[in-house]
Amino acid sequence: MSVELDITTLAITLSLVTLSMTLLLCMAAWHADNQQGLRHWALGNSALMLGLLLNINQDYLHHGLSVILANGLMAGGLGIIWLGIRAFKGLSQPRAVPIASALLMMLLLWLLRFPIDSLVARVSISSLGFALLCLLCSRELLIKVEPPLRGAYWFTGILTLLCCFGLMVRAIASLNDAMPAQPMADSPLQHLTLLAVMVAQIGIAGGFILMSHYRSTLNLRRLSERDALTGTLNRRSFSQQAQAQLEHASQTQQPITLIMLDADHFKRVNDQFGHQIGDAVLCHMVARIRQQLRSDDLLGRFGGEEFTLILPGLNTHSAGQVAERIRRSVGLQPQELADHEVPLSISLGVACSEHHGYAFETLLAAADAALYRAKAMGRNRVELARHPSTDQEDQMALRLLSQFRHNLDV
Ligand SMILES: Nc1nc2c(ncn2[C@@H]2O[C@H](COP(=O)(O)OP(=O)(O)OP(=O)(O)O)[C@@H](O)[C@H]2O)c(=O)[nH]1
Repeated sequence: MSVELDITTLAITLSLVTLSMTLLLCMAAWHADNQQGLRHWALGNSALMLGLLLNINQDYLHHGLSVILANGLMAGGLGIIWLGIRAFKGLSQPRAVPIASALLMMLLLWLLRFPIDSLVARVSISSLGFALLCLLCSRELLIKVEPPLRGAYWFTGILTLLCCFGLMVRAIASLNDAMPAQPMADSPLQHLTLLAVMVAQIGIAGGFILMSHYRSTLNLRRLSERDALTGTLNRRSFSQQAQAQLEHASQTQQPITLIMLDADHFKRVNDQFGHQIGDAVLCHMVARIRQQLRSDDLLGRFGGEEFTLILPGLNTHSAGQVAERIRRSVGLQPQELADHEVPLSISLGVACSEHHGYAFETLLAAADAALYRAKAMGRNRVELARHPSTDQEDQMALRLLSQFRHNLDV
């Protein structure tokens, strides 16, 4: 079976494909309020589409001017797409790049249209310029990308590289006279180039939407897992992740420690400095705690000014030392916030799997009891959870002592 391809039909199909991809990107950008990149891609694609349309209908303007403007628009469009990728990655966006690409392309094509007038040079130079811009985009998409989005980046990057390759072939072929002498004339290579660009065009637009979809999903997951104020895990995801860590530690018979900590007299901070400063104090406190943690430790907000930690691999002795370091780092010097010096101390209860096993609820109860003891014994201290039998005996006396101290504080 032989397939007859006609260059004009292919070029019109390519413009229609670009138009639908542009609409798709515009609609996606419309809904992505603060999604960096999508708007650039929609804008870049629009410029590409206009450029293509102008290139097909070269007789609408004075012939030479249409070609110059069409290629300028396409170069600028690719530059804007490159900016979008950088915006999506949170990198700086030098706006001079799309402007310079468009101007340089127009200047070169003007030189090759009027003073020199060489179609071969025009096709080669424009193809080479577009190929370089595609290479810039694929470089940005393929290197230094965040692991959860890597698949979507690479998918888009490889298609962009394909586009770059197609354009390079076009540039070389036109130099070797493999391309027809007329811009819109039929040749197998013209057909192949246009088909490849069309397929890549659909894939690249899909890839951008995929990247933005991955990013939104990731943001949503992060929002559902994190406490909005401090950025620590919220209670539900802390419990889930802690239980997974405990299960793993139990299987490998490694020690693991749970710490509960609570800011001392935090009500006074709020009363004296206001709720906003209170919020800032909590964030500073979390930052200081984080400085003492390793990458696989978990930190969660259990509620109010109470936080929980999971320290895998630490026995009671080492966890006690870490807890002491955390206590000292938080209380070391008053936090300076909005011209206020806010003194803060914390109390910590430490429970290790050595004495309390690997069940989350049991460890939590043991750490909570130890924290309770730290509060009752004057606050700003670390208490290790006692062996379950001893602990129960102490509870009643501590409750009385704590109530007595609380009455004195009030
Ligand atoms: N600013 C601010 N305050 C909070 C937040 N969550 C809880 N609090 C406050 O934390 C205070 C906790 O008070 P209490 O439970 O009496 O404890 P405390 O004053 O720290 O006393 P001890 O824990 O016994 O040392 C309350 O005043 C809460 O309003 C928060 O997100 N931001």
